[in-house]
Amino acid sequence: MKYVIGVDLGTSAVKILLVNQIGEVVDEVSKPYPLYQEKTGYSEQNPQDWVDQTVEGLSDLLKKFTGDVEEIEGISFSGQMHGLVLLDKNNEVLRNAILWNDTRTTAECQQIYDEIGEERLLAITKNPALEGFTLPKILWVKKHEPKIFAETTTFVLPKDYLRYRLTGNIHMDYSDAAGTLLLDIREKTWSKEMCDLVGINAELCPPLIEAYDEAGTITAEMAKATGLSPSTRVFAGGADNACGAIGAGILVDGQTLCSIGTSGVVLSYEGSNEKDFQGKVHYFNHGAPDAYYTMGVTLAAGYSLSWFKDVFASEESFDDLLADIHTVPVGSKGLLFTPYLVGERTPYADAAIRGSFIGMDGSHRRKDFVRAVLEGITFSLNESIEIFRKNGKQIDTIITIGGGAKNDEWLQIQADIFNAKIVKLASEQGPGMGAAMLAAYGCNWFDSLKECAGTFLKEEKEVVPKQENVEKYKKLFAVYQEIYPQTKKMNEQLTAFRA
Ligand SMILES: Nc1ncnc2c1ncn2[C@@H]1O[C@H](COP(=O)(O)OP(=O)(O)O)[C@@H](O)[C@H]1O
Ligand SMILES: O=C(CO)[C@@H](O)[C@H](O)COP(=O)(O)O
Repeated sequence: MKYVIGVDLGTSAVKILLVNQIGEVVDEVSKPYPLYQEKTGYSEQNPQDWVDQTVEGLSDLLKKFTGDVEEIEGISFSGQMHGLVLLDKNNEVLRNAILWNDTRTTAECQQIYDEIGEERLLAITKNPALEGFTLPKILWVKKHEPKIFAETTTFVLPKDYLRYRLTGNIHMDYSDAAGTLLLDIREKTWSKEMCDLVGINAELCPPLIEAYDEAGTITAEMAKATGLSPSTRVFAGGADNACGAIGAGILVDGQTLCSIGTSGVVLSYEGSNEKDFQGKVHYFNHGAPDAYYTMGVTLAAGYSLSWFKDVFASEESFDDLLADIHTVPVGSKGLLFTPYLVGERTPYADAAIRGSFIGMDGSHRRKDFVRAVLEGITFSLNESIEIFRKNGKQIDTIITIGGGAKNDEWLQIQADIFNAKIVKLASEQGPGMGAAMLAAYGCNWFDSLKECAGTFLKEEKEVVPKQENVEKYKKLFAVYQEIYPQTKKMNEQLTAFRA
């Protein structure tokens, strides 16, 4: 039997899948790492933690592997997007990575609009300037940490750094480069115009390759540390959302994905780069050949639930915390939650907004709060679905992946709020599976990713909306949508009191 490995470098943990030639997940390992939130709006990780935990995870996996290590033919990656990793002339990391959910760069986003103009920015990058994207972070370091910036010779994204440490070669793939705000999305080249206008040396940008291109083999040192063979072929891999789409089979027009990881996204396949959503949703290059995708992003989706668990139930598992939410009625007995714990992206690009519980009552118990959190996250994702529907997309089936797909009641909540059939796949690890598929396709096991999806991906269950719940949620969603405009000003006033 032949195998490939998919490594998903997520925000909460690295998840590693060993997948055989018929797409069965033979083994999986997950290794967590910390998130550093030194101040409000800050979110960083240490790139060395990613490397250490991946090496440990691979080593655990390989120790249990009973086959011949040469049978593991390829490995590829899926990575949390946008995170800035700065490297010096020796490719040493210069500071902690500034992550996708770090919102310190509001002034730099304004600088980009001032220097480039919104129209030109959208024409080149097809995206607005958002705090989470990479370019504003580069400009922040240039302004606030000039010594570090002066030492920088290249920048990469999280999974690119991990791949560099495994192979010794530096690259960035198009699907991840699309989230930097420096890529000309149509031409698939670094935009010299963008670099020049904001005063960034274009030579900082690394060489570009396709997500399924070969990027080298495992170095002797890493082969020894992990147990992998030095002849294992390493493929570039892609942005976690592009990989999530591949791993969920979102490979033709009309297909929609919901992914609830630390962030939450609603993503739609696009066969062309010519549509115009006026920057209301992100528009990025796919990991599949000649394809694109659009998506709306909830910054704190799974993060809202893990925040609640950390604060109020740190000793319990997610399964225990969610055990009795089916006993709470739709609407959590009049309790609404908005998941703006770290600001928001879609539909409100607002770094200052924060979350709320509205409608607390003396009769509410902890389980009511838990259900309200799940409903609030799902309402937020429904805002993205509304944007797509208003732009003419027909969404009647949604493939759902990520940690949020593990709970059956949450699947029903998704079906009822989205008013669509929810499909759960055999593995909810879409990004890791997408990375494994990129390696399988790169190794020429299949002629196309679509053919690979036909063999690798299996539906586990379908959940259909319950009409009675759909009607209740429609009314509650209208109330939910009033919370943002009504709490915006209050949150701006509270900014001064945040640590
Ligand atoms: N058993 C579970 N039931 C419901 N949600 C869960 C469960 N386990 C994890 N989650 C949610 O999934 C999130 C992690 O999802 P994951 O896809 O692994 O994220 P990431 O790729 O960002 O690291 C957690 O923040 C949590 O909210
Ligand atoms: O910023 C985005 C997409 O634009 C996030 O979706 C990140 O890519 C992080 O993903 P997860 O860790 O939640 O999977």
